[in-house]
Amino acid sequence: MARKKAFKAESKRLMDLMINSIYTHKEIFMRELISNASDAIDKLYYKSLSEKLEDVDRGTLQIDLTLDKAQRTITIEDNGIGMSKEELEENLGTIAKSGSFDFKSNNETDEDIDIIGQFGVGFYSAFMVADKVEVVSKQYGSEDAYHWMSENSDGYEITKTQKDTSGTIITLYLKENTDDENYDEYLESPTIQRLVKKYSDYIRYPIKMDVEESRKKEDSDEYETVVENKTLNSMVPLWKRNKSDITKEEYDNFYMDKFQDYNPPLEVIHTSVEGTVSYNALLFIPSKAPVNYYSNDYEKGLQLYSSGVFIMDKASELIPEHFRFVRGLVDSQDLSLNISREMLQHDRQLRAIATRIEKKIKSELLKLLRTDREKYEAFWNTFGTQIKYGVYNDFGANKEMLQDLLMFYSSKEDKLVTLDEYVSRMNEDQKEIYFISGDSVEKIDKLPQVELVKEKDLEILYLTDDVDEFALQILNTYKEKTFKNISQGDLDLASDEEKKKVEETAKDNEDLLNALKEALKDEVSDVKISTRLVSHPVVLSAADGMSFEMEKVLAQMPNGNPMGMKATRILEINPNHDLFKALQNVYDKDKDEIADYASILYDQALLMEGFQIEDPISYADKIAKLIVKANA
Ligand SMILES: Nc1ncnc2c1ncn2[C@@H]1O[C@H](COP(=O)(O)OP(=O)(O)OP(=O)(O)O)[C@@H](O)[C@H]1O
Repeated sequence: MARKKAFKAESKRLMDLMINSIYTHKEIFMRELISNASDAIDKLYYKSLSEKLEDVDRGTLQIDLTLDKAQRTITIEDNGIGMSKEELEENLGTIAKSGSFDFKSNNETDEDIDIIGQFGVGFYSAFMVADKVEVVSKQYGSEDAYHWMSENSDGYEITKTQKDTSGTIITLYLKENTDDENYDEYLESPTIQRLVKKYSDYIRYPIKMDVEESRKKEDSDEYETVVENKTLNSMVPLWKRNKSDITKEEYDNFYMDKFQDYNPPLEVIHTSVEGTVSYNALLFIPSKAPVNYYSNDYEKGLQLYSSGVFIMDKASELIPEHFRFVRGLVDSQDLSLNISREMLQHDRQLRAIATRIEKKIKSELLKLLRTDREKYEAFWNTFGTQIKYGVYNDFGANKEMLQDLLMFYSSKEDKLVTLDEYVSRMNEDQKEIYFISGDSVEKIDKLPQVELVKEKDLEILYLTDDVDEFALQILNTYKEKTFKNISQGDLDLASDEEKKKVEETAKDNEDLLNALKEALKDEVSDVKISTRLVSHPVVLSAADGMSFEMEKVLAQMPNGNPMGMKATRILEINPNHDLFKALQNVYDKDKDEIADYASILYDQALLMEGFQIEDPISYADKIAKLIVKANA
């Protein structure tokens, strides 16, 4: 007797979720199991072609469904590659081979819908409708067959068994009906026929089932019931069908099934190319980023088919890094069946396809931007960061390809805008594209630097992503306009008259400014009269070169900022603010006091910039001292 084995902890949790699922789309178990069966047949067929196996006949590869009302079972049988004992154990006793299923970080949420949606639970979905599942499998080329069985998620058993041919038979013992759930419906032939049509119509092997039909007897008016072994699916791959005949629901179901996403795709790109290299491609832009998208676990790539024969999953050469979120497949008659992963990189045809696919994705995204702004913004909010990294990476090698896809928040429009929109609105004498960075749009909008530029009716791009400034720096120019950080360097927005006035003020207050400079000599490179401020008393600006935002991003890097690179700090004082007069008074009365004021103002400017202050206690003490003095 086989020893009962426990499921791995995560698998057990998932199984419990499945068994107790209130998930409304329980019927998807059918598409999951059929999809596994089809994958297993794909694997065998591919092996037979690449290894020239004589005993595999394409014509006999199929999936058989059997319904048994008396036993309350559904059986799904395939004559694919089958599983060895180890594979049964590995594949059905464990989930998360990909590592994407991190229960530790997700065990606070008991929203099974999310879990089912996020992880594409495959085989385990059987437990949504069945409380006992049996799998009998024989691996192609092996003499031995094995029986796997699990009841109520209470571990599983594997025993040796007999099976003539290679492949897998999965038997589901349906749960008892409840007040809310009628599991018997899955024993009804019309239900299963409907589910196959709905979810698995494109599967390229026949899905067969005995179907009872009422037929008129020959030479008589009487009817008789006959049983016919019918193929339930049309078997035409979706990507080979005419675009105009395919419904949104068909695309959605296909995507959700094949790419294990609970959400329908945001956009479908279906293209067929004839010429020096011919191919069909069916590409999807997901509406949500997969949970592991920004981790090393996420593998980019498209499925590759050669004349309808599945060759490999996730051929990464077909998709550039900046579009790594795109899922889908490519089917080409110009590719050799024997193409290996190693050869992919060097295959000329494949490279030609990849180049065209990249262009196609870009043009479809631009089209979306033109025709459905809301959808494009949804895309941008999900994958915009990826595009911005794309601009920045490889020293800007792809910046031209990607620059028109970029969006940033606009101070003027209160929404995301493209660089092209910004530039087309610039007035003639505006030479630069203004931007400023910060944690959020709301915070940026309150920054002192923003006020004057807005008052001059100039548009500012608000950058909130770490990568933003780096991307703009690499971009350098857009339509011959350079980018200008409004909290950095000289803004050059003042009139000659204003400039003259500032020069005079600086001259008249030379001693005061020098005293402030002396007090802050270890912190700032300069203290100067500002031309950048309207209603705020002080601001910290950076000299040209590294900005504050870049300094902050560098400091967050895993290896920190070993060179200690910092933006050059300049403290700017608003000459039109009462504070300036107060400083003049303090300086006139008691020159020694100015150092404390300088330090407070510098700390305040740091806080506004989002920096930590070095000695908060001393800062607080100095403020307290001032309050006491003012009220003494
Ligand atoms: N009918 C089958 N024949 C052969 N192997 C199978 C069969 N069903 C499942 N397997 C194996 O078990 C593994 C796990 O299946 P499961 O459906 O849980 O996940 P998956 O198919 O890998 O991922 P997903 O369903 O998320 O695509 C499969 O990868 C496959 O190797």
